[in-house]
Amino acid sequence: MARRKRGPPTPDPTTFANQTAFRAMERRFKNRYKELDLHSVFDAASLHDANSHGAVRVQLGVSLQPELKKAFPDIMAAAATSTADHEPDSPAFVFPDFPGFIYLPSALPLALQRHFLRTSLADYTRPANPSNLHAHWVIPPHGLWDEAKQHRNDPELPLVPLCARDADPNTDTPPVHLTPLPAAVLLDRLRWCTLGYQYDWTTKSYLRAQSAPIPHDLATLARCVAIATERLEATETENDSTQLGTGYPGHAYTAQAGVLNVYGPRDALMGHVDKSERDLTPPLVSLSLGADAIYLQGGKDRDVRPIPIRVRSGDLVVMSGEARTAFHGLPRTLEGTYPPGLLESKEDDDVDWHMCVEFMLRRDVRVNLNVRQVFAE
Ligand SMILES: O=C(O)CCC(=O)C(=O)O
Ligand SMILES: [Fe+2]
Repeated sequence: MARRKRGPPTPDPTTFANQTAFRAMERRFKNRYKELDLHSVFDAASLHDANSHGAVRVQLGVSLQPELKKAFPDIMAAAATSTADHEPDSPAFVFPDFPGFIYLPSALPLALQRHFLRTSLADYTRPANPSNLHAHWVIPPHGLWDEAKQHRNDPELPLVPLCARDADPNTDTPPVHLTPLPAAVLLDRLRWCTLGYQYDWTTKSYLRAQSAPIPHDLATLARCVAIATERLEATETENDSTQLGTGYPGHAYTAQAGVLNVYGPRDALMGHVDKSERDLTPPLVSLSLGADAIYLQGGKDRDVRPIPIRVRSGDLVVMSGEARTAFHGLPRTLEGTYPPGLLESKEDDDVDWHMCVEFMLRRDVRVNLNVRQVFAE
């Protein structure tokens, strides 16, 4: 888990003489006063010498697409008939200087991306899963999404004003009615939700006793990815000195905790390490949806110069081995970059999907789902 920081960068008048390589790159991509230079950014859709960062193209030990077809037969059947979709198994990449880090661009077809977008927003945001909004707002028991849906279906319904919580939860003072807001407006301020085992910020550990079950579809996806990345084969170079693949038995992978992150155009997640999970042998699996972003994969400390990667909707990142405790962050979301066809679907009577499209069009967001196994089984 990582502390989340949002908002636009503030110009800093100092020289930054002693800044670390990670911080320097973060600052470079956060800077909105200079034109964004994507030249050195690893971009699977446009690879050239200047941006390759020593990437090695690899083949998955077990093909991902058949695993996804077994796990999500109906959705994948729809994907196969969609003209806007990708062909099976795009290449995956590893980076010899960053062992254990695996990048799978274009891994999920649009139909599965749509499924996870819809499910994330409509289901994972339900009240049992804490969010950044729960700390400050009184959320109705049925959740903000359903509250907004009821109102969307019947605009004549009186708005239930949502109220800011009292600043001090230890007093008996009722919530202060400072800024009553309709649910749809508050939903636009959603920044993260935590799933499964909850994290205690004070002790920096997971609470075994406090867990909502991790959503089944998300756990299934993570297991498919764990199975596909357990072993990898280099397709271009002989690379037998480095262990390729996570080395973790994919069939044993049990998703136990996760985070749904929602980034608006000006949101960033600063460099951090996720190492609170009790067992760090299972890989961490992370899915990008919606807008593109610059993802920085760093090393064991901030002095290691990170690789900037343009992550797109449907891409997967896997962190295992040394990369499981490596610095990473997202200094920049790229506006206006939804893939063509993402928000198009024939599900005319699916209100949740329509709300999802409206949400995505209103905010221009990137959604990230990441999954961890916390304890050894
Ligand atoms: O948004 C992402 O791609 C990664 C998010 C992340 O690193 C985290 O939630 O710990
Ligand atoms: Fe993280």
